[in-house]
Amino acid sequence: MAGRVPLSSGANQRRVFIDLTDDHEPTDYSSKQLTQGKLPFVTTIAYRSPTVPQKRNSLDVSDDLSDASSDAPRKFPRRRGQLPHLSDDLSDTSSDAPRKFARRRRQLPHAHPEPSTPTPPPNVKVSQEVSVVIPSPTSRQRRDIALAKRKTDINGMDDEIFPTTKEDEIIAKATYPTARDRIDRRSVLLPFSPPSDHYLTPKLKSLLTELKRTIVADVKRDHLTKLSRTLNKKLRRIAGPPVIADVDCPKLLARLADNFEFVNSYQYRAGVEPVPDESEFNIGCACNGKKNGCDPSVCDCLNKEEDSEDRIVPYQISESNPKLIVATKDFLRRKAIIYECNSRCGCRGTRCWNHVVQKGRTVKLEIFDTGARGFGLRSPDFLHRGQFIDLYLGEVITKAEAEERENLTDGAHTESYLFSLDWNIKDDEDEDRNMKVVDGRKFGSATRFMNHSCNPNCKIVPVSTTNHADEYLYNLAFFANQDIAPGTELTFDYNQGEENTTPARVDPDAVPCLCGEDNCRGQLWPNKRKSQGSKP
Ligand SMILES: C[S@@+](CC[C@H](N)C(=O)[O-])C[C@H]1O[C@@H](n2cnc3c(N)ncnc32)[C@H](O)[C@@H]1O
Repeated sequence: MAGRVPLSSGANQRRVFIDLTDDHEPTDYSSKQLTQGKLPFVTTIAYRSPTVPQKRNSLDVSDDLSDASSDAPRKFPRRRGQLPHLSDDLSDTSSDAPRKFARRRRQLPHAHPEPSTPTPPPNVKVSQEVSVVIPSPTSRQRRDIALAKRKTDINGMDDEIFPTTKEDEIIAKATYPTARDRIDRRSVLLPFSPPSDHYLTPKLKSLLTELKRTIVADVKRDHLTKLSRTLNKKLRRIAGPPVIADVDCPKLLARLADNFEFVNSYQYRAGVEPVPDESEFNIGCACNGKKNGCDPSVCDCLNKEEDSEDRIVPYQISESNPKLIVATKDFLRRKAIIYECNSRCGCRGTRCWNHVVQKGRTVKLEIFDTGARGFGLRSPDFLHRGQFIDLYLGEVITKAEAEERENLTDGAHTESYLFSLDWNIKDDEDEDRNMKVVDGRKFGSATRFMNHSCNPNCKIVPVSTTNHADEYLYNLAFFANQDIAPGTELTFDYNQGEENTTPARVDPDAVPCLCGEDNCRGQLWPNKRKSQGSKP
């Protein structure tokens, strides 16, 4: 900063012009004197317009000022918007001087208004007029000035607009605070509490209670409706006559609707590869296919008696319903497998009486809640003795896999849905290598809900239907062991085919049997074994 002084104009009155724009050489007023206010008197301060050329030599200024007191033409005509030295205006002693000054200020919107008209100290005799020109602030200085002004304003008038100094810091830095730790909004509990009883009239209280009851009932009903809808959708996927679930309890409904799928055929899992139906190993009988199908006395599909060439005939026309082919009374007492005729047989076609199981289920079924024994199965239809009911289906897995799955539920008395295909198993080695197991836990048919009884009304029979090629892979078919009235629970013996199933003493670790029959053995399986065999 430099000051430029003086230009005297007469004995009683001196005019001083101070230029702080760095454009001139310093003179006898030092910047210190200026900043310390040691000048005799300062009348005006104005910012220089940015349009003023950065460099002007001292001669120009003095000329300009000296011109002000005379009418001599200006050497340098002013540019548009250029700041005139205010001394020009002040030196103008004519009567319209204030008007001219006002005009100048309007032309200079950036001029700082306050310092331009300081009041002279009262005791100082005006002997000098001083003009000060200082450089226009840079944009950075302008921002600093604005900030400084704001800070003072925080306690004053602009408090509403700039309420905190933090805000100013943000503006100055042009940054925002870094994000705080993320909050999982789902875990934030809403600060909601029901209105206190204290404020409620008895009438309002009872209204609220009623409303709550209605809402709870509605929610429950909605939930039930959804569960039933899901379950019914699953049930509708079952082929054949309807299978329904007569279950109201939401908990039980959820158990039925979740984690279980109804299937219409075996689901083969790793390590189990069925022989294709088209395989050359899949053979049939050489019957001629007379009007009613195979001749039972010669059909090669039928098993022979152990001690003769006589065929074991599994089916006959029902005595109580001539339209129905049923398993014979004699066959149901036997331990035997059924080989039904298939597409490779000479009889060629379903007119043959030896097509029963492969035609599928013909009876309606109903899953219901038995209470202590969990779900059970019944039919709303009358079932004739020997009538085929349904297949036991599920995932077909290896013995090793079955053992792993069984171990997972070991210790807990959870339900077991494992069924061994052990009809043709010769010894332990054969069992380890070839035996398959059907697991109906996650995928299955309605028969996976059939409970055990020590006095059962159904029997499970191994049946080879359309494919005789794989002796280790066959169907598990349930037949009515007697005439069964509609709505009677369908049961079978989980230890069917086992010797000495009546224990001398009930194993305390075994799953207790709750069949309630007079001949109840007290336990479902001998200890540790949780799967059914399929030997009739
Ligand atoms: C194949 S499931 C039968 C359906 C089963 N009740 C359910 O709710 O899914 C076999 C399981 O039913 C139960 N169960 C079957 N018969 C039973 C009986 N007579 N006494 C006690 N529990 C029985 C046992 O828990 C057994 O592991």
